Amino acid sequence: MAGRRPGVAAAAGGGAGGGVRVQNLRHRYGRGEEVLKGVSLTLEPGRVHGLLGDSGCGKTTLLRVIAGLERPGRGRVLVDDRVVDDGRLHVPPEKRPVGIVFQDYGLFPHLCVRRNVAFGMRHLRRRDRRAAAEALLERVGMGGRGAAMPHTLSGGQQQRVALARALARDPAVMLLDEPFSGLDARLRESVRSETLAVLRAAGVAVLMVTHDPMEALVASDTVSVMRAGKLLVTGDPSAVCVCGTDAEGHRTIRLCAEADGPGCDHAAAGG
Ligand SMILES: Nc1ncnc2c1ncn2[C@@H]1O[C@H](COP(=O)(O)OP(=O)(O)OP(=O)(O)O)[C@@H](O)[C@H]1O
Repeated sequence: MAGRRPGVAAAAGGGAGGGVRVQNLRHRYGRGEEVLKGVSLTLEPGRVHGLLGDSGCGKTTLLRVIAGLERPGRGRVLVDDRVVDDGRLHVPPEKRPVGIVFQDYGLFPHLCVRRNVAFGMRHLRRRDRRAAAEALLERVGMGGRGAAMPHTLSGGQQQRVALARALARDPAVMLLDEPFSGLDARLRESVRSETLAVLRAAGVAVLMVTHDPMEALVASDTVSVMRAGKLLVTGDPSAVCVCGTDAEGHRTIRLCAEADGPGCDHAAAGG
């Protein structure tokens, strides 16, 4: 199914996707320090790429650049096989097939669930939006809840509506910035696996930021670790182990070959 987005296309009228290629990306805010220092990354359709890293290392900035919310100083970004940034060209966010879901979901509090989802459907005729929104809500397990107001929903339900709204634009790419961190542990696992199943089945390329190494390792097809604006390692989760704690007590992860040695407990996600 990778490379195609049949479910989303059926619901919202779109086509096939080619993932993301980020090449030697550099970015700074104003005259500040460089935040991205030559990041290169590939996101494949239908696959989940987990992104780990300390607070402030540049994860959200990378997502914002891919979404078009920041214009990079240098480097190239291709989305769905099309150049969207190359130093001169900058395609604005609303013209990129990119969905983004943040930790706080960002639903419009004054609009019902259906209208929240239909908001991104300007490419459809007005009379078709209601049915398309209902179809997407069905897809994320929120069928029949279109009339509900956001404040009457649980965190997990709001997360699903936020996902449906991001899918309404028929994205080739979905950027998830810690979208599950507001949920309690039990709900978090089920909502995460349902969400990623929907995205994988639809052939969407996913970049998922998380602070939780085990979440990244268990839920991702590929994992990258970022530090101070650079990607340290990128690899298959089965080749990555959780092998200790840093000075602040956070679990640390590395590629297994590098960590092999005394003190490494090889708590690899793949077994
Ligand atoms: N709009 C902005 N203007 C100036 N500096 C910014 C802006 N946004 C982020 N920064 C700085 O850029 C650096 C990277 O921030 P970013 O939000 O990308 O990190 P992060 O890895 O997502 O952090 P966290 O895990 O805490 O969310 C930080 O030093 C931050 O202070």
